[in-house]
Formats: sequence, C-alpha cells, structure tokens
Amino acid sequence: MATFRILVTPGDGIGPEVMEEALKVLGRVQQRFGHEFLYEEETIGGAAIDRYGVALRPETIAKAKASHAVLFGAVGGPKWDDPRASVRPEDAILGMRKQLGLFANLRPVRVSPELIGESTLKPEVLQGVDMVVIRELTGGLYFGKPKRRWENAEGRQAVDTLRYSEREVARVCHVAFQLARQRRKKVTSVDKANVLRTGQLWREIATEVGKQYPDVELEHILVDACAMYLVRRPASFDVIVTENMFGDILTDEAAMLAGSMGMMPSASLGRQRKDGTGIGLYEPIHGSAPDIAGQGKANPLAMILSAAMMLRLSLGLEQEAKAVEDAVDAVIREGLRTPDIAGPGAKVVDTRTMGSAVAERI
Ligand SMILES: NC(=O)c1ccc[n+]([C@@H]2O[C@H](COP(=O)([O-])OP(=O)(O)OC[C@H]3O[C@@H](n4cnc5c(N)ncnc54)[C@H](O)[C@@H]3O)[C@@H](O)[C@H]2O)c1
Ligand SMILES: CC(C)[C@H](C(=O)O)[C@@H](O)C(=O)O
Ligand SMILES: [Mg+2]
Repeated sequence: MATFRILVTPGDGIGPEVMEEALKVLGRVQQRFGHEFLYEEETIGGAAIDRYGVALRPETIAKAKASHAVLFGAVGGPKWDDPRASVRPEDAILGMRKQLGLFANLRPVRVSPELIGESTLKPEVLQGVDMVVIRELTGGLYFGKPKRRWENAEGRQAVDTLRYSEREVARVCHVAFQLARQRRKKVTSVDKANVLRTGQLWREIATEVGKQYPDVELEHILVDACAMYLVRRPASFDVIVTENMFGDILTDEAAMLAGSMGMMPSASLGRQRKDGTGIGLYEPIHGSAPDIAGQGKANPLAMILSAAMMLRLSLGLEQEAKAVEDAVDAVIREGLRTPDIAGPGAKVVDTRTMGSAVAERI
C-alpha cells in the first residue's frame, strides 16, 4: 500500500464546494485501490486575508514542499476586490506557482461527444477536438519587474514588465515537445513576434528547441490569429505552447470548446526530482465564481479531473487516474448535468449529487 501526502487548499467561493467533491472521489479511489492519502488543509486566498492578513503564509509553502502534490480550489471574490488593496486573494495562487517553481501549466481541452450540443459553437467545428495548452506560468507580465503604480504631474501611472529569458522559454518548450511525442506530434507555438521583442525571442527559441525533436511538427502562430483559429478550426491543434498571459486568455476561450469553465482541469509542474517525481499543483482553470457560490450550482468535474491529473502526474497512479476519468465520462453519458452544461430538458443535478455520482462509478 502506497502512502501519499497531499496539501489541500480549498480557497474561496465555489473552491470549497468543488474541493469537497474531489475529496469524495479520492476517498473512493483509496477504498477501491488501497492507497493511503494523508491530507493537510491550509487556508489561503481571501479566507487567509481575513484570518491572517495575507493570502499565502510561508507555513503553507513549507507544507506544500513537504507534500507529493497540492490540490488547489479557487481564490478571490468581490469582498477583496478593491483595486487599491495591498494584498489580494490571487497572491495565493501566484505565490504558490512562483515559490514552488511550477513553470509549466498543462490545460487539456477535450470535448465529450455528449456535450457537443451544449456548446455555443457548431457541432461540426467541435468534432475531434483534443488538445493540451501549455502555458508558461512563472514568467512574463505576471512577475516581471518593474511592476508598480505611481502618480506624477501627468496623473496616475502604472507599469508591468514583459520579460523572458532564454532558459524560461526553452524549458517550457521542451515540455511541449515531449508531450507532443506522446500525442499527435504537433506543436503550435503562439507568440506576438510581429510586435514584441519577447515574442521574437520566444519564436527563435521555440525553433531551436524544435530542431531537437525532428519527429514533431512545429508551427508558429501569432496570438491574435490563434484566438480566431481556436474557434474556427480547433481540431487542428494538438499541443499549444505559449507565454503566461496569452495562455491565461486563450484557455478561457478554449473552455468554451469543452462547454464550460467547469470542465477544464489543469496541472502545474516544475523541475523533476532525480527519481523522476516532482511536486505538482492541480486546480481547475476557473475561479471562485462568486455569482453561483453557495448555491450548489458549481460543476465539480474540473476539480475532479484535476485530481485525476494529480493521480497520474504526481503520484504515478495511471490506472486510478483512468478510473476517475472513466467515471466522469460515465456520468456525462448517463445525462447528469450541472446547470452550466445543461441543455433544454436535461437532468440537472447539484454539485454534491454530481460528485457522489462520479464517486459511485469508481
Ligand atoms: N485559480 C484561481 O483561483 C482563479 C482563477 C480564475 C479567477 N479567479 C478569481 O475568481 C474570481 C471570479 O472571477 P471570474 O468571475 O472572472 O471567473 P470565474 O472563473 O470565477 O467565473 C467565470 C464564469 O464561469 C462560471 N463558472 C466558473 N467555474 C464554474 C464551475 N465550476 N461551474 C459552473 N460555472 C462556473 C461562473 O459562474 C462565471 O459565470 C476573481 O476574483 C478572480 O480573480 C481565481
Ligand atoms: C486568478 C488568476 C491570478 C489566474 C491567472 O491569471 O493565472 C487565473 O485566471 C488562472 O487562469 O489560473
Ligand atoms: Mg485565467
């Protein structure tokens, strides 16, 4: 029997609601496959600002480093949204990513045949969509310095800095090519090389890294065109690799191919240890959804699918990961729908019923 340490950070809004369901599903995995998951829970985000005055405590990072993986819900909400606030709930997720060195964010986009009808896009456009967007996660505009606000005779000013180093671009491109080798062997590198110096560096390095993977096709697309192709011919993409901010925006767009933000899991990975393992952080790409929090309307499948990615990528439990994904496919096939993926006449269930249904099918 294997024992794994998992840090659980539910966060704010629907974060705790979807986390409860992921833990229910993992409980069933423990029972069925006989593993031991040792959980530690930490308060983060807005809840931590209320309790400790900061969104992320050093103790939480220390606990994360002592774990095999972190399961992260979502942070944020109107209560902490003052644009002048010196601490923000989002500092929790940004701090985790940076301090744990999680530079590669994998965001798979799969379209269940049963959900094609619920999308706002035409069914024929969605046929065969199966891609992974790899978002660079610890560089770019999010972290570049200087980053500040000030005021002068011309009024209020602000600056964020877009900076990338050769090393930062190369390492995330390697992740993309290695993943493409296990898939359809195509990488699309997305940049803004027609305008930005960082985009030119990105393209140059993606091309150099690509030469080390002659069996993988590499195409370059400008980010504005990519936003268009994502809704025009999404099935043509296999692995997309892009910088932090572009990846953030393009993946919310891509969520609409899968039907809802509530269907989009993610894994954030960093350097591997010598034994081939490495800490990973697993979270849905959606936020705390204040508009539906506390109403039982949140779709827990993105969080549950993130837990499946954790089983596969940080705990090395492929069969268990597959069992969770198959259970999710089964409930979708059987017609269970939270409101975000429910068409007319659908069998609408609440967050807990959806989570229990997945757990029961493992
Ligand atoms: N990783 C994170 O913690 C994370 C990610 C994104 C946004 N946020 C934060 O969340 C807060 C709200 O942001 P937002 O409203 O722009 O984005 P959001 O992702 O929270 O919500 C966008 C829309 O998608 C819906 N939605 C999201 N997740 C859903 C789910 N699981 N089931 C059903 N519907 C779902 C919401 O109801 C809303 O209509 C902000 O404070 C933002 O900073 C946090
Ligand atoms: C909450 C926010 C900081 C975060 C981001 O911009 O990275 C979110 O939008 C995401 O996609 O994970
Ligand atoms: Mg986002």
